[in-house]
Amino acid sequence: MTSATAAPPVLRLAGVSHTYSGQRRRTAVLKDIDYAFERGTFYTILGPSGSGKTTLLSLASGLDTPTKGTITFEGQDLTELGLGRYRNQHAATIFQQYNLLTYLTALQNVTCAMEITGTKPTTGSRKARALHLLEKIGLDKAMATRNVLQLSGGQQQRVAIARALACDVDILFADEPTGNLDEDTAAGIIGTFRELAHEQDKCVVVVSHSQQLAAQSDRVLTLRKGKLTEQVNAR
Ligand SMILES: Nc1ncnc2c1ncn2[C@@H]1O[C@H](COP(=O)(O)OP(=O)(O)OP(=O)(O)O)[C@@H](O)[C@H]1O
Repeated sequence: MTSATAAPPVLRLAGVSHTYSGQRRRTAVLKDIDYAFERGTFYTILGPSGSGKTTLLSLASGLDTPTKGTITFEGQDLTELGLGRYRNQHAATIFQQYNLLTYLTALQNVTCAMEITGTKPTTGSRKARALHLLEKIGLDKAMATRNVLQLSGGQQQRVAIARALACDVDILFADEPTGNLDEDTAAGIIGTFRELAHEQDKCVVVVSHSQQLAAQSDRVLTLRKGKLTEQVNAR
């Protein structure tokens, strides 16, 4: 009988602590966090304002490095893999402030991200794929070809979501992705996250205050006093 070796988790945080150093004081935000994120799973991270959710997301998405501990992607330390390479090839992030390129249209924001990350759709052009994704989340062609500054906050948020979805990555991070959206649009986005996890075997990690979002996810984590704890989602 052969014994199969289990694949490492897609993302693992081991002994991760993070402290911000100001001129007068140091703020210890995360304290010795151990957690393994798996593919095919949709996670929500809840926690009071200021508990460190965005900090955790910025470390896990390779935007910053922890002051202590290690973060690995499929068993490889992010600093060895290269943070830029990790962000380009394996992880996409939907930021709270959208971070769109304000001199471009919605469509160009999406196609530009595909070009930068070298994402080629399996069928059709990048433009066709981008238009399809924008339409899927409720932005028609007229809106897609408008400069993003001529879109509302909620519409800009949807462009940021389409941009992240367009890049075929292993892990999708999102910081309050439904904060500016009406209930129906938010439900559609949550459905897309579930589909990504369950049908495309991606790992989806969302930071939110929304109980609606948490109720739809597979695992709910809570960040409090620097510690991350998990509850199994009872549905
Ligand atoms: N660059 C920084 N320098 C110093 N302190 C920071 C920095 N960024 C965040 N903090 C502090 O770290 C703590 C955690 O902030 P963080 O933004 O991660 O919390 P959060 O849980 O995402 O909050 P919210 O739910 O309000 O968005 C806060 O006390 C914040 O003031």
